Amino acid sequence: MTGASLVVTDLRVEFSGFVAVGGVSFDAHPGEVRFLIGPNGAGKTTCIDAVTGLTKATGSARLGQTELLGKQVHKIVRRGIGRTFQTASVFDELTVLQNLDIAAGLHRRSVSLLRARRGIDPSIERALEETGLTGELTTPAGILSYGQKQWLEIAMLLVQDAKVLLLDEPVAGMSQDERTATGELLQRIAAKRIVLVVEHDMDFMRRFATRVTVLHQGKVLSQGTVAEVQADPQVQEVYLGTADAITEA
Ligand SMILES: Nc1ncnc2c1ncn2[C@@H]1O[C@H](COP(=O)(O)OP(=O)(O)OP(=O)(O)O)[C@@H](O)[C@H]1O
Repeated sequence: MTGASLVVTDLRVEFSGFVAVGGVSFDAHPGEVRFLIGPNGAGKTTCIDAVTGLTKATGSARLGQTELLGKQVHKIVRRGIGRTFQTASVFDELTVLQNLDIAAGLHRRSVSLLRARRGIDPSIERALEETGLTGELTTPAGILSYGQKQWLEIAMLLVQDAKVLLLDEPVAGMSQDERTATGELLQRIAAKRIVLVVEHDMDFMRRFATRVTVLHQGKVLSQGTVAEVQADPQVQEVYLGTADAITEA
């Protein structure tokens, strides 16, 4: 395992006196597919919003030696922290390649962007291969399948050389095959990067998580391997009676 880890310590977020995240700590290392799960309103997205600078927070979120809290959103992006949202945010009317070119442009000057347009940038080629989108280069993003749109978003983060990928419900709305392909993609990506997945889909979590943090009402309820959190009576209690019961086969 190489590279810096993401270490979140005592993270707190309040909205007009309402404590959405009340002292959450967890870490994520390159080489693992880390999951953040919990019932609706548990504070999962707010944690990601805080780490990416979209929401004010106290505590600490460090990537290696660098404190992220308090930095502006674009500076956090430049540090290599990338995220996706619950709804894919690609340019529907542009092709897959055009979307990736725009993503790559974030880190390049206009001259090198012009040069890159004469051929496909190697970073884009690698991202296309990694996400299985090589055959869709000229396809308008708007007509991609739901799964392919999510993969395009991930490819855009890879092109930007994100070292940390924070993915908010990446498999919501996907077919079973797309879920499996996405899980395998995340495992490949995680070999060299930090991948943190916020997810409701328990089956997906069980298949692909290396470690899990369970949030409930803004606090950490349980942390550990899939087997450890599944065996935790507190976790079972929170999920008991829901369609997503954590111990379901
Ligand atoms: N901007 C905001 N202003 C006020 N309250 C907010 C805001 N954003 C989130 N909240 C509240 O904070 C709590 C945590 O929300 P959050 O979206 O982080 O939960 P979540 O675990 O991601 O839930 P879900 O799985 O439903 O997306 C919820 O009670 C939510 O209503």
